Amino acid sequence: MIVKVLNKSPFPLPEYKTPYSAGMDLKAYIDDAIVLKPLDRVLVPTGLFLSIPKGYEGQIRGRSGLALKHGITLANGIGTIDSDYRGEIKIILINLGKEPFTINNGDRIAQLVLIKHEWIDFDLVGSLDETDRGEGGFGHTGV
Ligand SMILES: O=c1ccn([C@H]2C[C@H](O)[C@@H](COP(=O)(O)OP(=O)(O)OP(=O)(O)O)O2)c(=O)[nH]1
Ligand SMILES: [Mg+2]
Repeated sequence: MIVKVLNKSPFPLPEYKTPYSAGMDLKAYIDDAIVLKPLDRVLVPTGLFLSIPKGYEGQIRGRSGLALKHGITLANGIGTIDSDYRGEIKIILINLGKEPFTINNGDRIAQLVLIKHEWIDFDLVGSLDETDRGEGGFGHTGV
């Protein structure tokens, strides 16, 4: 699938690092290094602007190495890039670690995955079909 991209950063376009990688790493495009203190969050620009085909969304996901080693993750869980969004892709990082973490220009701070999605119409009803599970959830089958 082809995705149109504007690249206002000096970095090459993101790429898949292995033949079957689902995500492309995204780099911070910042003038000055950012020191992110524990529990602080920051909006980090990438210099990238996308035009995602209709029926797809971009997902911004964290990088497991940063999360495991430094507690650096996304404050919004998974970022949603709507296909009609034409602004800059930005990444909302939060430091859940115990030490300040420095983000330098060009650091790979998150990854982008393209996902197909549906649009739904609601059918407003008075009751739902029955299932064995019913309303059971949140651990009702045990731990
Ligand atoms: O991690 C993110 C999440 C969102 N966005 C951009 C693309 C997305 O299409 C737009 C809006 O995101 P979202 O719908 O998650 O935010 P909102 O708070 O609902 O803002 P809006 O009212 O603009 O939809 O912001 C990013 O660049 N990075
Ligand atoms: Mg929104």
